[in-house]
Amino acid sequence: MKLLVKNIKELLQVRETSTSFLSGKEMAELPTIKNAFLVVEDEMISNFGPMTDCPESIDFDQVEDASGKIVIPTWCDSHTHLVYAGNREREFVDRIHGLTYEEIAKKGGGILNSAKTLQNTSEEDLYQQSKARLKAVMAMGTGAIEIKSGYGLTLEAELKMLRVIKRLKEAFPISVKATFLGAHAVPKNTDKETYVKELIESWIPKIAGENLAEYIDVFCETGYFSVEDTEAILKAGKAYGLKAKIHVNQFTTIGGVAAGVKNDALSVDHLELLLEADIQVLQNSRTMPVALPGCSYFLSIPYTPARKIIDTGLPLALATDYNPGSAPSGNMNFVVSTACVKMGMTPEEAINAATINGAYAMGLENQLGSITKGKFANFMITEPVNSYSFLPYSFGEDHVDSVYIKGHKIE
Ligand SMILES: N=CN[C@@H](CCC(=O)O)C(=O)O
Ligand SMILES: [Zn+2]
Repeated sequence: MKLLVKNIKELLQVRETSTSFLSGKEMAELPTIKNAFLVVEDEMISNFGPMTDCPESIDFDQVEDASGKIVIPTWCDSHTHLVYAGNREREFVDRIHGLTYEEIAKKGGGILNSAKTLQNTSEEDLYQQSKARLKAVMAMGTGAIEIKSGYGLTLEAELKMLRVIKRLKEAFPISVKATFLGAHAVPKNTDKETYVKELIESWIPKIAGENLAEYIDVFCETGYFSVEDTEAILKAGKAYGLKAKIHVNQFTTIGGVAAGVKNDALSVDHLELLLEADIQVLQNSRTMPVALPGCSYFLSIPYTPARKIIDTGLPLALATDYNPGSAPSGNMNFVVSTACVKMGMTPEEAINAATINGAYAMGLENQLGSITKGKFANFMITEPVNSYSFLPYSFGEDHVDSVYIKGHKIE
């Protein structure tokens, strides 16, 4: 199948050669071509350039006219908990009445509440609920997604979640990466040391053995898992080929960033709090800091200090954290906009963070995240807009007209 998209008002994130990720000042540059064309052959980007070099339409099976519209690589959402059962709007109302996220969790709400619901939900029902969410985020421009387990908290329920992620991966054309997050919370009436031992000795070998995850995650946080627990779990995961992507510095700074970097984490995520020492360990590492502004927005907690991160020369990725407790939205357009409005990122930085850097944060930088020959043809065409800055400017709206995954328009 040969597809030509022509008369594109502006083609964004055009990179001749593939870059792994962008750091510091590089993030301010978003290469584009005005009045451009894009060619897709057999699921891949095979050519692009200015309209003056556009090939003849007659040579193509399908031709799209993108006059007045912008073309962007699809969003790469590198941190989600999209597979979950039910919702937690009661806790949302409790927070409005004054309870904190931590207080709700202490009362048995929070992650344990979602785990209870998920344990009592059939695999088929969980799949249907998750499938609807995945379809919805794809329609908003997400073309690659990482999904975590961690609402099971029994081996059986964790396996159920991971099998649902596997089914989504098989049923949908977008790239889906699975992360095992058994260490999301300590289950009720369980001693933490016993639980961590079980994760290490039994669950990790089983999950890796069945090829149900590529990454391993730990909620490294006061009241959840310590740095010592985190390191032990990451080392066990590594022995089974699971690379680390971890939750750190959401509410307290206990040394999770250093633990992640020390254990070659692909990403350290949240970072609503960030110490000078954390910035220092991230320098000269290959670990991607990931900000989750939807969570800061929803829980009214600090935003990840993006300016500090970028201005010290580090890279930054943006993701949704889509989950029922702290970020019940998988809308990457909102995330990009909020990063501009609340974190002082420029549209160029935010788009880079949500495309190429997001792709890196899930090991997809060679396949996705930029308009580069040989990458998958995952892109979205906007509605007619004046400029790409209009996208984050018009917060709460998305101006995605159509989404193409591997060159095919999704319905
Ligand atoms: N912080 C840990 N996990 C999720 C929220 C979990 C929940 O509240 O259900 C997060 O990334 O924010
Ligand atoms: Zn999360």
